[in-house]
Amino acid sequence: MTEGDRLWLVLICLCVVVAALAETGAVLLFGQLADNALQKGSVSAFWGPAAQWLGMAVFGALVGYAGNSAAVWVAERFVMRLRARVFGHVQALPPHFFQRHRQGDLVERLTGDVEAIEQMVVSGVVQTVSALFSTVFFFGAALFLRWDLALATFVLAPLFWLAARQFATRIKTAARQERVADGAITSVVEESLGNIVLTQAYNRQRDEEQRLSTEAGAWMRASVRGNRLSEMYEQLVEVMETVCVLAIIGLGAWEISAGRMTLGQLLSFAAFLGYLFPPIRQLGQLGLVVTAATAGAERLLEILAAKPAVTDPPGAGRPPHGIRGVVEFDRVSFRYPGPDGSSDEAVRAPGLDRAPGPGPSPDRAPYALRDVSFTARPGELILLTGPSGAGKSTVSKLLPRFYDPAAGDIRLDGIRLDALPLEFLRERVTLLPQETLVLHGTIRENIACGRPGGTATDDEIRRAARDAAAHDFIAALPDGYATHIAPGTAQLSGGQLQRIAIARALLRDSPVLVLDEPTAGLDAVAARQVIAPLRHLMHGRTTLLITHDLHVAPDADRILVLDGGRLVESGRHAELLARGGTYARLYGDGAGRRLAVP
Ligand SMILES: Nc1ncnc2c1ncn2[C@@H]1O[C@H](COP(=O)(O)OP(=O)(O)OP(=O)(O)O)[C@@H](O)[C@H]1O
Repeated sequence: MTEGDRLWLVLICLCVVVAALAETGAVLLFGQLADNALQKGSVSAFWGPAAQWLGMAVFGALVGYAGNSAAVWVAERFVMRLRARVFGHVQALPPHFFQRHRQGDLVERLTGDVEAIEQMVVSGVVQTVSALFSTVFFFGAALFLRWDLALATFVLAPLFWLAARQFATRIKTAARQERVADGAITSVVEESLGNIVLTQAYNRQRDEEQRLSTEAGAWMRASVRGNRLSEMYEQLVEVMETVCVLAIIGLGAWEISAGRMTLGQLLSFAAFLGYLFPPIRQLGQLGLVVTAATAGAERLLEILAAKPAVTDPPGAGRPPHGIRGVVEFDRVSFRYPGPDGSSDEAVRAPGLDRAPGPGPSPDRAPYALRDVSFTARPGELILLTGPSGAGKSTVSKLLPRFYDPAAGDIRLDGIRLDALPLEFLRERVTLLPQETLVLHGTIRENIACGRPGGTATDDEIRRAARDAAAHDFIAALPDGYATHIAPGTAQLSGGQLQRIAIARALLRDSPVLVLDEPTAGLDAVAARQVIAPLRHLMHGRTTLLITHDLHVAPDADRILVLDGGRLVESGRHAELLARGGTYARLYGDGAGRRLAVP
């Protein structure tokens, strides 16, 4: 909370206090009016207190309006910042976090759960302060009028608190279940829409409906339970209020008959009670709103508790100029964080676990890389291949520092990656990931985002698209570079999207390039269309090409073969073929020969 926020809160409290005081004054005037004008039947005695009452009411209304408006503004701003903070945190979380959390549930946490908190903050802050002061003032005024009657009434007050307490835990459980079910429903809908082709092709419509209906059933049960509990609480409070009012009227009637109280006093007193109940009820209900919001807050806190796998080095000095792009893997071992999200400390804090010891450990994920060492120099094309699950993509995740190795070092121009500012490193290492990443926007924007800060000119964008062999098909589109594309867009083929991604990478102009299966899922012709511009992209850079498609292998300066996380072979194409090992087997298995058809 900033200094400015605190000032605003003080101002809001001041407004709320003044508004509550004005209301208290108005009720006291009501008693005077009843005794002087109503009981005596005097119209002339009416105008004075009536004008004062009206003045007080208008003043209270204006101050109350100002206070409430300011409070809503402060509260909404708080919620906006909260959402931005959680969203910002999510952006820095490692890839496995997103694989282990259903996307729909994360969406729900950032929307529905934030909304629950919003309700609490917006109504909570103003209402609590207002209810608190109103209770104090009204009770003070009631004490002033008749302290004995006021105390008699307040003996019953703890009953309200007791009732709220009784209900809070159960309502919280129901609220949490509802929030979880909300997340599950969003997930099912999102997954189902994303897989619509699979659903229709395999006639899975009914299974999908069943999945939704199961989650919707859980949501309905939780929602009905929550609402039933709230309603029960409301009704109970109403009955308790009636008991209080009846008790006061009974006591009042007795006091008036004994001549110890005027009718005006009794009316004022009853009015105070009428005014007193809503804030007391609000205070009780606030507990319930807070309870519901806590369920949302806990879910947000779960996200905030997830730690980024890597952080910027503390006090990193000025990054060096002119990175050439020498990449060194020095006895690198790595394993992904365990299934419960519990991370190898070494994964978070690089350099702690210097002893490799990559032996199997029953409660941790197996090592995805073990003792891998190699060096790649500028101008070199290094091809990384191996059977599925060998650890190839893992290498591509370590270079831009999505994770740090558990043991060993990765260096860029001799500097450990964890000693370089993250943003600086990622500007120097361009990753073309396995899945083609498309942003919601025009083709121009999709290419332009390759350049940090989006500073690319139209000419540069076109040149990059030309070099990526994408210009011709883009120009042929009715809207050309202004064509809107989005994730899952059907307008462009896989190969065309891949070439847009290559244009984006070209624009980045970084010394190190990591290409993860750039031709996956493409036929030989489309693959060639992608590879040709890639050669252009590779020129003069350090290029790590991860692929099963071995038809570029003869051009590679070196081929690294991974198997079971270990580097089992390294050398040129002809050398490795002659050796007759894993590489020769992979090449002979057909991938290389099939795709090498000229
Ligand atoms: N997020 C993850 N969490 C846990 N284990 C993972 C994760 N990603 C990959 N792995 C495991 O790490 C090992 C290496 O995976 P990697 O994706 O690097 O293999 P790959 O050689 O690229 O395979 P492919 O050729 O099939 O893409 C595999 O055993 C895989 O199951």
